Amino acid sequence: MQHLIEKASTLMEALPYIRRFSGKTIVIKYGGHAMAEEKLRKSFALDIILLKYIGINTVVVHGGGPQINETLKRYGIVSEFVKGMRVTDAETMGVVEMVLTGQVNREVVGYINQHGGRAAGLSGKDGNLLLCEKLLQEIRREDGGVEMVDIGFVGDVVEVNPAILQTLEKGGFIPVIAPVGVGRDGQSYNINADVVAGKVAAALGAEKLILLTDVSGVKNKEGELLSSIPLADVPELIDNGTVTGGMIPKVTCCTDALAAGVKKAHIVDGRIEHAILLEIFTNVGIGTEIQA
Ligand SMILES: Nc1ncnc2c1ncn2[C@@H]1O[C@H](COP(=O)(O)OP(=O)(O)O)[C@@H](O)[C@H]1O
Ligand SMILES: CC(=O)N[C@@H](CCC(=O)OP(=O)(O)O)C(=O)O
Repeated sequence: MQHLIEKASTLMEALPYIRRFSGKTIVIKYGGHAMAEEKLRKSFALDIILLKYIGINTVVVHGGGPQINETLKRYGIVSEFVKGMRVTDAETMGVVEMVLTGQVNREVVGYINQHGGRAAGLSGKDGNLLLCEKLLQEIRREDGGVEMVDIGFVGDVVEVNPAILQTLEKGGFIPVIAPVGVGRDGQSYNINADVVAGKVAAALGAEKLILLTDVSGVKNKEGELLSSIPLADVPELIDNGTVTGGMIPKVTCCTDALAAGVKKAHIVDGRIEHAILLEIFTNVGIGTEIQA
């Protein structure tokens, strides 16, 4: 009996959040590391299905960095990263597109549908969802100057055409987006999945952007979790080396999304089962919120 009462009170706690988010859009980025274990894949799929079921327009963007690394290694291709972005030559681009659209996207759609959802996979090429130009990465030199570095076929998203997402939503489908974009000349571009999630959230006027990753959130230099970071503090955290590597595109895409009108942006530990439900429907704050 006590058990049932506890369950009922948990449901009651969720009610105001269900009311608040029903009919609204939530964009969730599912990082390549958060797909590592079967129990996490299952809890992710069930959370996404529940959100859709209660009327939240749920959009998934997936990563796949570790999966790309594994395949590049098999081909004997070495890749490096500049400020969290993979340097992508033509050969690497071929592998990136194959792994993201041909493997990881199919797997994520598979997990959701296998557990009873209706997911439909696409990439930024479908319906020209993510139109790109080549990204030039800004690097600060030791003398304090700034240099723009060409890192290959990495896309700077210049236009988002969300019509295809709206069509899928009308049909009751959950869109699952692979982070590959297209240039006006048809060239494929590799885009960091966090960046895609931020751009899509902004284009859809999302209520929330959630980035699931493999750490508890953004940490300070002492390794302590920062539960909230004011938007204005983000550049300093990058400049002073507190936030490095793959965390840079995460915090910057959150700030860009908030500046573009997304209401809330969170970086959350994808290694916790049902991290999405805990973040959306409970008073327990998990991870880091970047605050507008
Ligand atoms: N200040 C920081 N706080 C937490 N993690 C950080 C920080 N700076 C860099 N990182 C690194 O960023 C990583 C997350 O980025 P990434 O590996 O690209 O994740 P994902 O595959 O989920 O996109 C963490 O595992 C951690 O090594
Ligand atoms: C330009 C760039 O870096 N693209 C990423 C795309 C995949 C990704 O972002 O995957 P995670 O979210 O799992 O890290 C890459 O090539 O790894």
